[in-house]
Amino acid sequence: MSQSIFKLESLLETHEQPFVVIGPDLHVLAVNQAWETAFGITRDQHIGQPCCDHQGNCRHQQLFQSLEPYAGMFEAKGEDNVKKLLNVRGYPLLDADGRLYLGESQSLLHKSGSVPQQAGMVGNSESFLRLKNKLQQAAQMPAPVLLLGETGTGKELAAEFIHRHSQSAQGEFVIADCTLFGEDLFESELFGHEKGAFTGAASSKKGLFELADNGTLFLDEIGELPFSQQPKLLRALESGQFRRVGGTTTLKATVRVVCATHRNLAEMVRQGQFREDLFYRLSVFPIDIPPLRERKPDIPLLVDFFLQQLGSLRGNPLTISRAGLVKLIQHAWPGNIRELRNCLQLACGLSQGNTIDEDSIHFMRRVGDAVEVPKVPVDESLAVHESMRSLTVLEQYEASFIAGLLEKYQGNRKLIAAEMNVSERTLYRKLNRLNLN
Ligand SMILES: Nc1ncnc2c1ncn2[C@@H]1O[C@H](COP(=O)(O)OP(=O)(O)OP(=O)(O)O)[C@@H](O)[C@H]1O
Repeated sequence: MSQSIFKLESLLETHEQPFVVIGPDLHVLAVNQAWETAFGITRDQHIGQPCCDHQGNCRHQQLFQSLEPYAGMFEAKGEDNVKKLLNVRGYPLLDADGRLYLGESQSLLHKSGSVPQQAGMVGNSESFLRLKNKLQQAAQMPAPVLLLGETGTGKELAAEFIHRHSQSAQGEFVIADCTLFGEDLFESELFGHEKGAFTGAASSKKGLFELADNGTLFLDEIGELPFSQQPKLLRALESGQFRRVGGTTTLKATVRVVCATHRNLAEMVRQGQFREDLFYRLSVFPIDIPPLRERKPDIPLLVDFFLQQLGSLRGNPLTISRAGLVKLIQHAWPGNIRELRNCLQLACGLSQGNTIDEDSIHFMRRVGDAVEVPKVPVDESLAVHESMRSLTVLEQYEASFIAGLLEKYQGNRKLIAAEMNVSERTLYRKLNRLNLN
């Protein structure tokens, strides 16, 4: 295994989603701690194993041939040998010597109601307590909830909180990431499909709507849902009825809906980018999640919480110096709680002893803060650009990959979208999300 993979492994630990790195021989080279937790398998057991059950005739092999990133939903087995449904995104990774690897982010699509909540919501500021109160009220009502807030403020955690305090708590909490639904994928992923409905539909499959029956469907990044697909969602929400693609039977599901977005949906409605009827349907109970800079009294508690988690991973308790804590409180946290957690993770890696001092604390700059569009050649994708650090690791890879294409094609979106095998519209959304516009 090359040195670069070791460097990559420590980078992976800053990634909150399960992440796996696969080599060109289609065997697993590295996984992060989030992956071990999600699947209940240790890295020692998994490294060196085949990439998946279909090794050699699979998405991984295809990526090594085409070098094209992919996204979609796939199954994988956990330690209990039970199949789990995953949202995956795969990317080509090149190390400094030009060796090719595959990085795949894998988020579990649903969490069973019987599984205890992994992490509670921490905070005691006035605005946090007001938020918690609103979430509790929302949980008691069947009305759809719209969570509005900047990236990293805890919208997903808030959605899970609503689910666990609602009458649907014993049902599934199903996450539908709308950034993954292109025009083609939406219907079959949300409503399922019958065997033979389209090329590649080898067997029938339940959609996310059906999986969430008697539970909660969390529609994350609802602002990214393609306009053409919005009436289909509206219809299903209004009637609770839907049909699988290629199916003739009308099915019914009782689904509690929570949506989230960092976009200004009302403004999108005004600009004709989001349907007004769907907007009103989804935003019956809108809740603003305040950014971390507006709830600074929560910082010491959050720091304690994350240090406890990091300390138990390292096997010894961690503390922070007073000057270190002051430095954290004074920062503006554009990436919110996610940025705070990543910052502490890096500080913990840089600290010699068990106390984090101010010198080990480094703040990340976002792409949006940089004056220039980052021009990172693809072959330097492991050397993360300074201005990209508060994106997730996965987003950094994606941003550096697309930045390489922007340079190659001098910003011509048609050519870039063609090379990435995505629509120009999808490319546009990605450029916005990664602040590459
Ligand atoms: N109140 C909180 N207490 C503890 N951890 C939190 C809290 N809020 C958020 N986090 C943690 O911060 C990280 C980001 O949270 P989350 O993914 O819910 O944010 P988000 O608003 O959905 O982000 P995005 O819009 O980018 O998807 C997660 O690791 C989450 O566990």
